[in-house]
Amino acid sequence: MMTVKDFETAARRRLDPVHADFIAGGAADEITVRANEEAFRRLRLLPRVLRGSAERSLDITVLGGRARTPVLLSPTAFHKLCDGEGELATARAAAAAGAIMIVSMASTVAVEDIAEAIRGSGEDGAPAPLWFQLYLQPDLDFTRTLVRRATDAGCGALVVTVDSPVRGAHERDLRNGFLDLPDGLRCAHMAEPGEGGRVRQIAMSPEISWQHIDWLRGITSLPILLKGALHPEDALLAVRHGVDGLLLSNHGGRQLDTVPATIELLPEIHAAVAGRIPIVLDGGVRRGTDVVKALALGASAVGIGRPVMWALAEGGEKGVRRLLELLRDEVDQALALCGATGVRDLTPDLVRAPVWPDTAGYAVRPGGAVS
Ligand SMILES: Cc1cc2nc3c(=O)[nH]c(=O)nc-3n(C[C@H](O)[C@H](O)[C@H](O)COP(=O)(O)O)c2cc1C
Ligand SMILES: CCCCC(=O)C(=O)O
Repeated sequence: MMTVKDFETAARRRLDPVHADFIAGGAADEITVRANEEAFRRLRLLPRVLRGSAERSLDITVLGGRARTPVLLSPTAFHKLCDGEGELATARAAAAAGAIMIVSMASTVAVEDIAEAIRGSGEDGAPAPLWFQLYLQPDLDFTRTLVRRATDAGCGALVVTVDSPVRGAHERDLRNGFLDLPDGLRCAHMAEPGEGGRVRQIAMSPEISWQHIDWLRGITSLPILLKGALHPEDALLAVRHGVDGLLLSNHGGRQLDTVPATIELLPEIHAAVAGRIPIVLDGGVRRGTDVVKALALGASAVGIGRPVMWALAEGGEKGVRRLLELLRDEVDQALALCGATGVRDLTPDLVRAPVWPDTAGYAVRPGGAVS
């Protein structure tokens, strides 16, 4: 396994085709799924020379959480579709790499068990933080219980997904009849206590509003990241509502189809928040050069979604370890070739964007933001 692409190919061979489609698929025509990757490919890096160093630091600190890599694991549902150990395997691999893992609310292992699996496993005894992803439920008492569970398990931040007032049109799943988890698997956080207890459905609730963010702000002192706000006005509202960070994400193209690639939105969102809160970006990150482009354009870290599922399907914990290692190596090499001593040296002038609509030519101007 030399590249993320290798994992994608291997996973497709190993997985039930219905599950492979669930992972790879997106909403409707999957225009945004493709746009995420294509937008990275269109950007060009313009390196500096004669100013590098023998050792490069990939360490980051974001929202008080320290990590040994700027690549974090975005929340993805149902890891047991890919590996018998599910999220336990993923978490061990993330901890070994010093990578932040965001546990999905739709995880097939409970956050308490995930936290337990990595306790004391980091190099310095403290693994990189776990964060917890939340779909705010109209049942606020239930939501409060989940927040308490994540907090008690030691999660370092809450990631609130706000791009899902309803579910995206996953047409592959509809055609395949993939509407439920296979027998024996369940969303661990949605099960009532006790054997054979009722398992709630995760509600996608169009009535969720900024008031709910205020409510959440009032019941927790954990940092809150908003995941899925794309409009610069919403980024500003997030700051005003006391949100601590943004996860700039279009859900990997799984919610509203035809929204822009996240990397294309980053300069605008970065300008809107003006350094007041950190921005993590996900969507289409497949290469170390993608990571470097996002960091140069203002992201504090980047998330990967599908690649983790593919690596888990290919080789369980070992697969995810290998995935994180190869991305780390690619980032490190790209840093060296850009003349950077660490992620802090990455600045917007290292990125060149095509001049739209003339995609044949590339503008040579500083800080070539995507226009
Ligand atoms: C199979 C799958 C399941 C996902 N589950 C969740 C989820 O439970 N919660 C959430 O906020 N986002 C979820 N996402 C979106 C990811 O967090 C992330 O935004 C996206 O996968 C990033 O794009 P990438 O797959 O191109 O890296 C899921 C994505 C995939 C592919
Ligand atoms: C209720 C599960 C949501 C999973 C998800 O967010 C996705 O498949 O994109």
